Amino acid sequence: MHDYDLIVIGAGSGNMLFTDEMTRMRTAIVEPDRFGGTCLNRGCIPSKMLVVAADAALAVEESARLGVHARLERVDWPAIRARVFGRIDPLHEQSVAYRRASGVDVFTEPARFIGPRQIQVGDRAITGEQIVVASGSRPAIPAIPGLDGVEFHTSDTIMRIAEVPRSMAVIGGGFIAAEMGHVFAAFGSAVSIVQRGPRLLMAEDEAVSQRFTDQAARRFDLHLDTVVTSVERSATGVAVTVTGPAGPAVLDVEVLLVAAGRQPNTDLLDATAAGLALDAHGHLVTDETYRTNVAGVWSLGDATNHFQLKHMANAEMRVLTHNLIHPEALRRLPTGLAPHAVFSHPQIAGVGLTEAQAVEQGIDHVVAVRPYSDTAYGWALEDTESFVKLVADPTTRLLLGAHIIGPQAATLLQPLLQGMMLGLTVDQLGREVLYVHPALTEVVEQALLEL
Ligand SMILES: Cc1cc2nc3c(=O)[nH]c(=O)nc-3n(C[C@H](O)[C@H](O)[C@H](O)COP(=O)(O)OP(=O)(O)OC[C@H]3O[C@@H](n4cnc5c(N)ncnc54)[C@H](O)[C@@H]3O)c2cc1C
Ligand SMILES: NC(=O)c1ccc[n+]([C@@H]2O[C@H](COP(=O)([O-])OP(=O)(O)OC[C@H]3O[C@@H](n4cnc5c(N)ncnc54)[C@H](O)[C@@H]3O)[C@@H](O)[C@H]2O)c1
Repeated sequence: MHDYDLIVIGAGSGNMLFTDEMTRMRTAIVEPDRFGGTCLNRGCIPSKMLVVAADAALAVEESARLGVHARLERVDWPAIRARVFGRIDPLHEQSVAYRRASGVDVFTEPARFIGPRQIQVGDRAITGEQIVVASGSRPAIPAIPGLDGVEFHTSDTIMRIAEVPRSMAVIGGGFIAAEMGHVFAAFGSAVSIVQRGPRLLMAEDEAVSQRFTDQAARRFDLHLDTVVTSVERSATGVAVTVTGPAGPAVLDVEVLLVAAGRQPNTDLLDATAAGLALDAHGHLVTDETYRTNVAGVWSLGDATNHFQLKHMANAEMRVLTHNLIHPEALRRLPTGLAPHAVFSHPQIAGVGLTEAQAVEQGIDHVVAVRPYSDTAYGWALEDTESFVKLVADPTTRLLLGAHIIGPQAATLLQPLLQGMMLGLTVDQLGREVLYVHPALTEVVEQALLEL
């Protein structure tokens, strides 16, 4: 007899697994940190709350092109920070109290496996009929000489910083560099970004990545094809020595932000003690129903997938909730499509194949690119740089990929994503659907009609 019917390790997306159907089950959740996990406490939510404030600050500067002349008077960082975390921080205690009240045992020390369905939590060894590993991921820290001797930030800490620094260097050119670079530049920091590749956001369609990089070069001190060779303390804060096409250089900044990807927390779990299979990056290997190779052990979210996106973790959580209670009728996620959005300035959103991937994979395809400036709302915005790019199969007329850079990109992606997930052709999406005039969605309609 196991101690519990269900043990969940990690109270990020894992905390949402419990349903009314489980009230008769003996359940426990293990979370040594704050309930809500990365997304709520140090990820999606605080970062987007900051991005909205940054967008507002930038809009003041950018409104001159519309004939509105305004000046940014002051950015009240303590007030912005208090607004964000004043809303988020109380939720931890409330969530713990709610779980306990609903009959779930809450353990507040880290879990580690000591057997296939057995974990050690503090001085207790407990067993579960079923165990879900939802232990997420943490910032990966690259091996850079001197890094352990200086004070540096990751996304875990940068959003709670005491004041907006005069200068900041970011190592990495991905999601976090794009979003946090935007936030701190909008609030007045001089931001340098050091990216080892030739463009920022290299995983995007090349045209999107290039356009973003061109725009970023006007806001940031951009170091492309550049590596950080060492860091050391300086009178300013941190001296970051880099080597790039122009030779070596030193960026002397107040604050260093390391944003070089994330690694799953499975190494802290002693997953091998349970016999759990890990892939080369340390993600737990599961099948499409989120079963691991060990009977009764499941996994979801950043611990197991490479998407590292909250809506994917949420979707997996919904499937897994069903599978835990209905082992006789296991569900899978309905599609392999994983949309994403980067909430920078400009915004980016994408799903499916890039043009380069279609070429590499030898997939017959057609491409349409439509600038925002071809639409009435694009005129209103005085936009000259944003666009929608679609990749489609010329035979089936189905969309293979959609890539957008510009205002409201994440929202504009949604009708395309819906079409892809529901198996609609570009003709159905473009010709059989009405688009409100003169909304920005007309750029989506026009791109579809071009295919
Ligand atoms: C700055 C930032 C911004 C982001 N913005 C977005 C966004 O806009 N949109 C989006 O889709 N995604 C975004 N993400 C990604 C998103 O936050 C993650 O994909 C998501 O939080 C993953 O959820 P999870 O439940 O798998 O893991 P987590 O939310 O990380 O939860 C895992 C939990 O497990 C706990 N844990 C770890 N080890 C143990 C252990 N040994 N025992 C018990 N518990 C343990 C952790 O303390 C944590 O609370 C962002 C991430 C970051 C860092
Ligand atoms: N809007 C969103 O959905 C959102 C926002 C922020 C973060 N996230 C999630 O969090 C993850 C982490 O974000 P991120 O920006 O840290 O990672 P990322 O994977 O987006 O980008 C990592 C960057 O670090 C660089 N890099 C990797 N190793 C390096 C090294 N050793 N030295 C120098 N540079 C190195 C890479 O070239 C890349 O530019 C993202 O992959 C994403 O899944 C999502």
